[in-house]
Amino acid sequence: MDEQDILKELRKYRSQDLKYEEGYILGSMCTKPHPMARKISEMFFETNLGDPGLFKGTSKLEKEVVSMLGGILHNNNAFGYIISGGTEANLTAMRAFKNISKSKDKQQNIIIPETAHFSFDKARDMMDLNVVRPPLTEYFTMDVKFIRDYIEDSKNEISGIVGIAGCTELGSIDNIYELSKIAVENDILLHVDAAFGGFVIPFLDDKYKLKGYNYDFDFSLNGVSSITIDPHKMGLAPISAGGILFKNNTFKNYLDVDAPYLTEKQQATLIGTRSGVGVASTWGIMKLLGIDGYKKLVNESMEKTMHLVKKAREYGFETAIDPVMNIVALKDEDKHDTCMKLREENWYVSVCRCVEALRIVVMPHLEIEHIDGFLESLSNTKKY
Ligand SMILES: CC1=C(O)/C(=C\N=C/Cc2ccc(O)cc2)C(COP(=O)(O)O)=CN1
Repeated sequence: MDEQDILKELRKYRSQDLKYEEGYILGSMCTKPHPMARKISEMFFETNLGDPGLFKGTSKLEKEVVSMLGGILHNNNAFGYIISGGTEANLTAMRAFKNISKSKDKQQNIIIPETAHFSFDKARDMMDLNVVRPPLTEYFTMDVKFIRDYIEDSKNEISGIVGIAGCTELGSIDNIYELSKIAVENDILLHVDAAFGGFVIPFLDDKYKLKGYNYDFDFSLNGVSSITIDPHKMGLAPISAGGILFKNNTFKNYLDVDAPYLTEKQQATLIGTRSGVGVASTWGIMKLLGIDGYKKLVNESMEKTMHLVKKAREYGFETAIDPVMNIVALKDEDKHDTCMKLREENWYVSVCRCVEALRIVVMPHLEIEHIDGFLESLSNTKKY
């Protein structure tokens, strides 16, 4: 086969993929990347941040992106990496937690909510973490009183807590403000998984914020040690672009391993060879959109979210919780059956694990007509 034949063959495979703009992808936390990313991908496609001494410009971009994200998260001293995704970011945070706990002869006992992404199950397996799961409130957030009492009981030694700022299933936000106070009072590391919420909460208009719900989640809270924030979700960067930020660069000591044959003598990231496309795309898209651009994106998504909820209620459906961000859980006792029926009409929603509900993530690729078409199909699945 020559190149033309190969490209022709590849088009056949690609044609079998769903396209975001068709509006059938309702359960994804990724979306169509900003079009500028094509040109940036072309420019940076051969770069390798695994050997940063060879790609000094791309390596500078990574440091600038970390600083830009640190600015959004109220920390001008932030240290970290733009890596393969939220999974690698969470694994990295848990690796730092394990190494820090060991250096202090502390047990690796860590509080992680039931609502946490399954990347923490991988972390538990890989790093032998002893995980404590607190009860959840009616808002699917961790019971802070339980945590405080548990930690104050001297027979329990907890050295870390994970809080979620925009959980995968429902978008709920743990009470990071209270967790931060507990972390400071007890010298405990607090990792915040804002893989999805990190590019939503900072840009969310007050009018979409629920009364009595605390949206504080970032380094403005003294007890926060690290944050996962993924550009390849609501940041519009192409895959792969996850982010792990630490409070400062002292955490690097707990991640570095000797890398004798590289241009730099140590390497901290889990993945060795890694493209600079995600870094450069994130840098470019953040510069292009700016704070106002992300505010527009998030609040347009929230408008569509409110439309979905209003229209769903007109059809007689109810939400499991009031949307905290652009994620909607529609109560459905037959969620798996409904999901399959919708799949027959090419609608790709997902189901919640922690509640009997369908899960819709209102990403920028969804338009009002897609939402209306989906709800009509959903209503029809309930008619017979
Ligand atoms: C709070 C949190 C998450 O919601 C999350 C992923 N979430 C959703 C990943 C996803 C993306 C597209 C899609 O079609 C389906 C699923 C991860 C892992 O992020 P990842 O490794 O980049 O997938 C961590 N934390």
